[in-house]
Amino acid sequence: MTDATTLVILGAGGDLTSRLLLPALGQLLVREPDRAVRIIGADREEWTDAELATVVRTAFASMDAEDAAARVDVTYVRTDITQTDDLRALTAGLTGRVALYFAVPPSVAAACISTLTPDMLPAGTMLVMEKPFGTDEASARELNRTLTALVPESQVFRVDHFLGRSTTLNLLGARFANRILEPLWSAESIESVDIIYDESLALEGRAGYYDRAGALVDMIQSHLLQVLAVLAMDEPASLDEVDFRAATGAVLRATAVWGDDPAASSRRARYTAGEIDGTAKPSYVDEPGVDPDRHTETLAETVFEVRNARWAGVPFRLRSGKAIGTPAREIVVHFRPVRHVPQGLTGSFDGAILRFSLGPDRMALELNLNAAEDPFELERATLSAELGEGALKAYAEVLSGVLDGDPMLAVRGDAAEQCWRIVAPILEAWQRDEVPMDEYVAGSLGPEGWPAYR
Ligand SMILES: O=P(O)(O)OC[C@H]1O[C@@H](O)[C@H](O)[C@@H](O)[C@@H]1O
Repeated sequence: MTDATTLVILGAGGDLTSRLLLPALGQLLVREPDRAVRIIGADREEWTDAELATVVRTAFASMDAEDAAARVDVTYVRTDITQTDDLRALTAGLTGRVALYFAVPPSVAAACISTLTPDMLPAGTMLVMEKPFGTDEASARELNRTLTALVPESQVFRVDHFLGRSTTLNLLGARFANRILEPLWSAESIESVDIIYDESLALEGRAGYYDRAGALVDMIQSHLLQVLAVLAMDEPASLDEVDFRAATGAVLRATAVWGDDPAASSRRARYTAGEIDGTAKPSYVDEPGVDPDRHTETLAETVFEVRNARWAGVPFRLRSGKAIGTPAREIVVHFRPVRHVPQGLTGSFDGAILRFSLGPDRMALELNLNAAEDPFELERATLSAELGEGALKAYAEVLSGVLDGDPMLAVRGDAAEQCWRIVAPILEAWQRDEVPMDEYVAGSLGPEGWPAYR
């Protein structure tokens, strides 16, 4: 057994804890039988240790991890995490490796961190923050200031589970361990890149959060920009937190809206009533809890440029939408066509396309190859590999870093600020109504007239 990490879950009674955090922990403990974890749950309910233990067991069972639940010591402490005395009582006596996981809404997390003082936190305590991290660049900076007044940056974990996705991590090996890819990985050979994460899921009862966020902030500002950073980064000297995060951070610093023209480089749309997988969906504006005056988009598309010598001139299209039928979830790298083809060859000369499916992992390379019939006639052929699901789900991968005290897969403070800086011109243009709010039928591929991706 390794030394136990104490995971203090602030918001232990909440949805995030039972739906994401505990199942991820269960999966991790099954994969790593030697890992030792102690849970201290904190929330406002009057629960007993046994009641929290039941929540843990149920969540673990959803990952076939019932046996692992027996290895976890569970304690519950009734706590108002915005009150100094309660926080003192909760943190008194904590020793060893401690992670404080904020599984609470951002406003409660902010109230808690401004109530905490360094003397309440044992040396080495990690603070684990969920998205959304702030609401704009200035608020993210302020949050960073408060957090790093409590612990050093290397102990702050800003969770973005897309960094733990096996597809994102597979980009590293694919790029840096294959001489046929990395030397071509620049504007010299690559024409454009699409990072698409459409979902058939609609609102799923999350209006309280989603109606204020929208697709741009919910997915592009956070997850898809992180994927872009991994795809576009220079080779880091190592995959430790310093080198890896310096490399991804440098990409984000160089990223801006294409042509500095947010109105021309973004689209937004909202779904109307339709049907997904045989189930009727109401219009977004008729979903319970939605404020129709908010103009929240459920599909966003943006084009960015990474302004450095490697990438200048290559459009990176990022798109994410809800209630999309047969949704695409992939990274698509479009290579340039060759400059010249010898006379005598006919058929397809389009540039190669490399696709990374975002779970289950699959890589596919479309090339121009000889047609079986005629050796001088080229047609498209696809070489593909199924890469499976990855050993750990994305959340479990990220959590494993937290429990090890390794922030490599956590978003660094300045990167979180950059992500807000990058999308700000688009949010402002949308606020000024410079971009129309298009509509698409729930269950369709998106608004008519938008480019097709498949
Ligand atoms: O498909 P995954 O891994 O659940 O990630 C997508 C989800 O990521 C979350 O962060 C978003 O808030 C959700 O709206 C989205 O559905």
